[in-house]
Amino acid sequence: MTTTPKPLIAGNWKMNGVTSGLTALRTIAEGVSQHTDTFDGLICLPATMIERGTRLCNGTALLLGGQDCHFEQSGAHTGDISADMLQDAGASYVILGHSERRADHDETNTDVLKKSLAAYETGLTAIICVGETRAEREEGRAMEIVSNQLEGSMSKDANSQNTVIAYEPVWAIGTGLVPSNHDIEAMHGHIRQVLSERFGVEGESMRILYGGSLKPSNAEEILRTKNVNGGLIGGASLKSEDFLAICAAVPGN
Ligand SMILES: O=C(CO)COP(=O)(O)O
Repeated sequence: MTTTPKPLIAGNWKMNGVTSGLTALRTIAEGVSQHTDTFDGLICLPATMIERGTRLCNGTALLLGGQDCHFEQSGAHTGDISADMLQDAGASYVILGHSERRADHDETNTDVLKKSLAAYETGLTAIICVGETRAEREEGRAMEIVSNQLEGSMSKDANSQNTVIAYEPVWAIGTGLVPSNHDIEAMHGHIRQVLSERFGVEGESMRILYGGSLKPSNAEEILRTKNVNGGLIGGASLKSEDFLAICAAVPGN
């Protein structure tokens, strides 16, 4: 029997948070801890902040994650961070294949798949990001692009416990633009179908997050869209009041 997944409200702090971040993190952790029955709360921190974040959030329900990992657990890879290292610092999730990493570091679907295997080996849950560019949407290829990314970035070992999918249209990230509700529903329905065909019952209960200019003013409508099982939030996750307002918009909260 398929169960509707518990929503996940996840923040991606990207390369931010050093100055005022830890105060905001504690406020977020306390806010999230009041609603553990309706959703899971997660903040994916810069790797250097995870250990301090772990100490600061001790005793709260807030989960912490990283934003990338290497596909190997150790070795001669100057400057890289492994899944084992993230877990050692207190992370339980890792974002993989974010469009900024695909663009800035030429990450391919194969790279993302290999990284997901490292995450699974360590016991981290991978948040695998997919999404089309503006040009691809205008050409009518958004679904085809996302299907290819899912096919190439996900290993056969993915299941509803170790993997979350985040649909983040590249043109909606940091721009204030969001797809229409109709388009979000259509894409999430498409992703659900792809996941169900490949992973069966596991694919039916895998969480699919929406990301891209998600904010308090649009959260309620987006979060109650069919097959939207939470959000991946950039800019608005840096401010505790905005992140908690998005959390408050989770259906049933
Ligand atoms: O990239 C994102 C989350 O991973 C979304 O960023 P924004 O919420 O700032 O648009």
